[in-house]
Amino acid sequence: MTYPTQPTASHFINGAYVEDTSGTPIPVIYPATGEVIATVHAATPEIIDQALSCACAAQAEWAAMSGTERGRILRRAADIIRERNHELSILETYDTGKPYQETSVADATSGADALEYFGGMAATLTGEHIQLGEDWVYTRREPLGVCVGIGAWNYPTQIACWKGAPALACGNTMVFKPSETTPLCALKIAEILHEAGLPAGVYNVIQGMGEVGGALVSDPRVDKVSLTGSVPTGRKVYAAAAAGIKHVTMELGGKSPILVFEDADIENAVSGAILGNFYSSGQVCSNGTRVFVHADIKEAFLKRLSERLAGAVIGDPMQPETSFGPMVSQRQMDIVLGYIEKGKAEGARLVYGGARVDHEGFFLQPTVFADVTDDMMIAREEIFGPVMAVLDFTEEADVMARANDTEFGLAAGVFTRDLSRAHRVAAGFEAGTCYINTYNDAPVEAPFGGSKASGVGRENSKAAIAHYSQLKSVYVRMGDLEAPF
Ligand SMILES: NC(=O)c1ccc[n+]([C@@H]2O[C@H](COP(=O)([O-])OP(=O)(O)OC[C@H]3O[C@@H](n4cnc5c(N)ncnc54)[C@H](O)[C@@H]3O)[C@@H](O)[C@H]2O)c1
Ligand SMILES: O=CCc1c[nH]cn1
Repeated sequence: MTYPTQPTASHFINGAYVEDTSGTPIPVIYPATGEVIATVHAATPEIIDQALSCACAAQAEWAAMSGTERGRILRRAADIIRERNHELSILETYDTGKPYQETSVADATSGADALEYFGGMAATLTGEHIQLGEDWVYTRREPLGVCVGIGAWNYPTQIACWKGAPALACGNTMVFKPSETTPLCALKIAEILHEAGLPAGVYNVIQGMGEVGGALVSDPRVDKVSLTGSVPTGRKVYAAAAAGIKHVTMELGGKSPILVFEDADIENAVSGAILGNFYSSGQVCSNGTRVFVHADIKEAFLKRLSERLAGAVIGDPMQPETSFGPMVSQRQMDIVLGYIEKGKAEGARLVYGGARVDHEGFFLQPTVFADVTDDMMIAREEIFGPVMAVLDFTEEADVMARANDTEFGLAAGVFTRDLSRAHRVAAGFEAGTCYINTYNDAPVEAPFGGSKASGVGRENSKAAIAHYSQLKSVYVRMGDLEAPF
């Protein structure tokens, strides 16, 4: 079968596709079949230099445009993305294996939301006036300069837009490096931005593995680095950025808790646990993979969860009825299978799934372990796959301490009908993104990001502006200036 997925070229630089086949070939594999559907080439040092030079050259003129003009271009790109949602969603499905049922509502649309939101905000970015007697200070909100975005493979379109939209709204330029596992979608975003009127060089995409990311992060022309990736990569990128005193946003991994109290609506709690463990086949950073269920309702919860999981439609991601797709790669599938074996060996009770699906491609069953204890590896490490660990509890104070006993702090959720308890628990969570009687919503209007090892900074919302701009204070004296001598 021939797939309509081979991009015009590997990179998009200075408003045009650019190829350099001397870079290492990167095969793009469709996770549902294991077939190679495209090949791109990693950026060579010359390509990296070209992308950064163009981003540098374009920045001053882009920043000099009014916010209204910049915003209009971003909003036009959002409109084009929405018009092309179908084809962009198909491409996202080819890139990641996620079912079209998901990609058609959660990926290009989420990217369009970001471009629309920050496009609308661009004209509102102002400083302030601070009166000091008859003297005064005013502040200017200025761009940082050249930003580097580095993406993970689970949300290639969304990540390209969540980083690009606020960066560009603030007057920065960007060089974006998608994950080598899902290199296709970001190229389309660059193409659409330019079709919408973006000046050449403002948003560039180059391909490559960690070395290309590393070269971008340590380049002195770069002012800001925004990474979405794992904690180990985050440590390296943060350290390299620190050496150059660069601004950072770190959107990293998690092992988030969901607490289900005895008074919870079980149907809603099961929905939350499904959304927080099996959406995108479990490959969502904020997933609530430690589900603490009150001992009084644990068996009822597990029974209903198993019944609901039996309704998952696993198979061809392009079919509209498919609700559960493959893992992104053979490698990720093998990592997750390793954790499933570890869970069995550690003595957790396998309640559902636990094996590969008999299908071509990288399919795993949605998997649930019960009777998991805090010390088990499946309760401590980020698996990044469809493996839910159910743990028991009886006391609120005890479960809060256990929920927070992790290096991660990305997200956390609570299901209860007692609203005082819900807000007390949310306040006590050591996590950046918390949910009450829901899970994994990520609207552009709300700040998204982690605390502790899960990250630095916030994406989306007004909060992102602070991470893509800097304030300059200008002191103004109205009268004569006295000096001691
Ligand atoms: N917090 C969030 O918003 C968020 C969102 C999605 C995914 N994630 C996390 O991402 C991880 C899964 O994605 P992944 O496997 O692609 O992550 P990863 O850390 O392996 O790679 C992320 C990106 O970093 C690049 N990279 C690797 N080494 C680098 C280096 N030394 N310097 C610069 N760049 C380098 C990779 O090429 C890739 O583009 C999970 O931990 C998940 O939780 C977090
Ligand atoms: O993968 C992390 C980002 C995210 C969370 N929900 C939707 N996208």
